[in-house]
Amino acid sequence: MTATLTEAATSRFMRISEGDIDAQIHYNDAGEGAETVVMLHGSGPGASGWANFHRNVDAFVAAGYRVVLMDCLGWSKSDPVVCTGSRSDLNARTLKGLLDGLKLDKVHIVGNSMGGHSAVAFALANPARVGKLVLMGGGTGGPSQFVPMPTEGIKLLQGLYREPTIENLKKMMNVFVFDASSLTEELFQARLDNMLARRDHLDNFVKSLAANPKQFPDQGPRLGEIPVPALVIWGRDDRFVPLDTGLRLVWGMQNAEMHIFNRCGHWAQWEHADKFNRMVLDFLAH
Ligand SMILES: O=C(O)/C=C/C(=O)/C=C/C=C(\O)C(=O)O
Repeated sequence: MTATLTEAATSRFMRISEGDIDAQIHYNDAGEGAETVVMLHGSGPGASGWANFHRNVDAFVAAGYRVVLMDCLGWSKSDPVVCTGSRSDLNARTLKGLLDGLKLDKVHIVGNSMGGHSAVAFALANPARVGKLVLMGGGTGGPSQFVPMPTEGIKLLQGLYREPTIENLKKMMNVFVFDASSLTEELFQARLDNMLARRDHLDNFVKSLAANPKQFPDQGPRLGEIPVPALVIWGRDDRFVPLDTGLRLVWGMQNAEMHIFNRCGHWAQWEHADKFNRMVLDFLAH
């Protein structure tokens, strides 16, 4: 599908006040459907809703959904934050503030990596406000049964936060996706520009990790409280958040199913965008 929407045309800001949060949030808002899909990005340096989901927004809008991409506190054009507690809960509270401001009572949530952790935290805190959940490469922190933690990808991600250079960015992105030849110089440059535009976000992430290395706690013991239909999507070759985390989600939630992409790393919605879009739209519609 040819992309028609642009980041600039869908860019919005909102001041939110939610519990201990009083901050300006950036988000992208596209489409006018009766049902809304919120997409939550991952925690890499330079990530944003648009960077994570630019291959998906058009398909969802064309299918009749309103799509809201929230940039979490500490990323992109949203306000800075040092997070000393659960970042999953912080993002969930931020999302509640944004949805209240937009007067959206109930939404579907698509979460990538940290976005998946945050979607689960939101569903636990606000059960009546979630329609369906789609979780890719995330949903809970906690140990893997098979892979040493932190994983090689997460170590590279943290190294990039500490030393934000093009060399470290390429090292991280090379294990981020299955087929590194799909990454263009243009994509590397856009990501580097995003990162370096907000050095405060990079410094704050490092400070947050020093204050609390477990930014994404294990939500495993509470997964059984989530009754809504959930589609868990993983890359077989994910070197950031291992596949068995996805299996834990399927075992834990009441109504979850899983799809595993062959030849896919940590970015299923980008690496297999067309099939991802068709599969998620079908899941949301039935
Ligand atoms: O540590 C975790 O469990 C989560 C890691 C991430 O959220 C990594 C995400 C990276 C991206 O999605 C990105 O676009 O950089």
